[in-house]
Amino acid sequence: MNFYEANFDGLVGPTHNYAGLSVGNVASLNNAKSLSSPKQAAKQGLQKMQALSKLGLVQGVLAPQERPDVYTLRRLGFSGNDAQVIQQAAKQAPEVLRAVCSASSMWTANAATISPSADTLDGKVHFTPANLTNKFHRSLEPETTGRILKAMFSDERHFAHHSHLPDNDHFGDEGAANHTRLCRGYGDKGVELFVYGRTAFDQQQPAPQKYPARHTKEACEAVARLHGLTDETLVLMQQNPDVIDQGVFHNDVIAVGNQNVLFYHQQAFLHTEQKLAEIQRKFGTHALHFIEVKTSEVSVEEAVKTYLFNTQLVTLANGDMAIIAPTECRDSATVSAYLEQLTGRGTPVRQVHYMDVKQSMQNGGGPACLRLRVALGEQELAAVNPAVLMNDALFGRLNQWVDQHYRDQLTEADLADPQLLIESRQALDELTQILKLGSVYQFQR
Ligand SMILES: NCCC[C@H](NC(=O)CCC(=O)O)C(=O)O
Repeated sequence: MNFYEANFDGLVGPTHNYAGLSVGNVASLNNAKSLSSPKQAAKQGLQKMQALSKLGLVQGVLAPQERPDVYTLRRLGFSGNDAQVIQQAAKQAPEVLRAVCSASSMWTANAATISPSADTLDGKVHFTPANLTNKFHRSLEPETTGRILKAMFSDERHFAHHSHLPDNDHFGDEGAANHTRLCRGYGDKGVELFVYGRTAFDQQQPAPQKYPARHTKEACEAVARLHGLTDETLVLMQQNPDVIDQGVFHNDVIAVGNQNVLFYHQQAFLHTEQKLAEIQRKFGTHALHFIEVKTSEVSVEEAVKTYLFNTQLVTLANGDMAIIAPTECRDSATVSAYLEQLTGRGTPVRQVHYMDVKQSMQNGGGPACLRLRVALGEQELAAVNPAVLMNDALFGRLNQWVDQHYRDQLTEADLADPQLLIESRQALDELTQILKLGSVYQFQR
């Protein structure tokens, strides 16, 4: 049987904007209130999906969410019809309106944690949407995420869906941005690395001082339990709190893994040596490549600026691995030189492809943030809703859909325009037909 690792990228929603919502995420704060282009953002994302599909990879699309989230505004006491709710919020609580307008569901690495069937006790692919409790604007995502995932992976013979963890900082869960799977072939039992920023029930454990640790050890343990992972398929690691304080708000800003390669910065983890030994032991005797980037080669600051580690590490049909990097890496002399020499070092990493995802990068989301990985066997892939899988026809159709519905530019003032909600709902209603998702949005129910 053939096995694949499919990437499901978040389609950028019509309200993509820069609101400076993510304390601890340097790019989000630096670009707060800049002019955004939802149309360009969505098209950059589609280009990346198409490019990966052309490289021979299985590529899917994850639909965006309904924004502004007027249901949350109503829960917060704004009333009247939708237009009145939005206008009251714009006047009385502009910061709340900005948060409920965020198109942050585009970063689907944070949508959920997935364990492939080779790793789980019941032999099903397990999905747990991330609760994203640490950021208000992101905590609005998990319910709809769960509905969309169920509409894409509906076959209960293959797919098991869990509710997101309790909505509290003790179980703060950021999904696959803090989860990496190492394996031989995608269909072999793997080792799943869960990376956390702090231990919620033990304040004595190390934790960052300046910026929040969004993800807790307790959340990692809960997801591993839900997915039926045994101790032999699981490694829990703590992110180095010092790098969180330098803007590494998710582990995928400082490390990325694929099959038998773990590519990470020297300062990424706590107790690195001991943890790498545990990974090797659980991985078995098969060759495992730990590619460590030293601080002297690339500083943490440069890694955060260029997103060297927020790259996708993918396996091509001939077995070579390619790094899918943002153009910011090419524009840095240090990082591009590093990547150039890396491909000639005799590791499985042999190619680098640069992609322009600047609209997303300016909010702190690189190529890896934009995708959710799901390793699937042939039969499981055949059970995925085929309408969400990328091909030339879908690429053309979605570009046309973006052209028809998206604005070229969006400013903070535009978020108060009730017409934006009407436009977004029209766009999403049509999208659910294109992607054959059924009624996943609240306005359709
Ligand atoms: N994995 C990348 C996630 C980036 C995301 N940025 C944001 O939500 C910024 C939104 C804004 O500031 O408008 C975050 O920090 O969770």
